[in-house]
Amino acid sequence: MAQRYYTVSWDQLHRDSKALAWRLVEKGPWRGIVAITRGGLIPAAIIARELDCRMIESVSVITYDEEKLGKPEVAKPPTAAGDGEGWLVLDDLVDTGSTAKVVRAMLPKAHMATVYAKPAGKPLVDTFVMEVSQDTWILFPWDTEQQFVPPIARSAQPK
Ligand SMILES: O=P(O)(O)OC[C@H]1O[C@H](OP(=O)(O)OP(=O)(O)O)[C@H](O)[C@@H]1O
Ligand code: HPA
Ligand SMILES: [Mg+2]
Repeated sequence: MAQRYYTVSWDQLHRDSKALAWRLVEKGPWRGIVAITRGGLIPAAIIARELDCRMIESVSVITYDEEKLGKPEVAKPPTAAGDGEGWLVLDDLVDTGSTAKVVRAMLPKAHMATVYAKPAGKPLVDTFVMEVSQDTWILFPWDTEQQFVPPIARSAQPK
């Protein structure tokens, strides 16, 4: 289990994805976007809108079962992006870098970008917006829901 959690709301994800789009627009033009599903699909939709890009390809890599890291499995390779030249690869985050490594091997000339990055995976991406510590688990809005929490006074440890 992670040491701490960092909750990202839909609003924040939209804002951070737009911040990534501002960085990427300067580095284009792009032939198209390759979204790493599933987590990369939502930032990819937001960024595709901002970059006015309608050529969207996907690659599916399964690396985690909830918070448990496994061996990356390519469930669907990209078919339209060649060696990646001129293509932008997008994911929600890079953590250990295992997913990014597998995708880089398939699309060696692509530009890889994520919204969030942890220190171990940071060297594997070309552009990102926000760094969080390695022991932080990012809680994305599609993985969470709002719920009641008891008042602090009831859950605090007695002195
Ligand atoms: O840098 P890494 O340690 O490889 O971790 C990052 C990857 O893990 C998550 O995907 P996940 O395997 O959970 O699949 P999903 O996107 O379909 O939920 C996340 O969306 C990234 O793709
Ligand atoms: O911090 C994370 N949050 C959500 N999914 C993830 N997959 C790898 N690391 C993370
Ligand atoms: Mg993913």
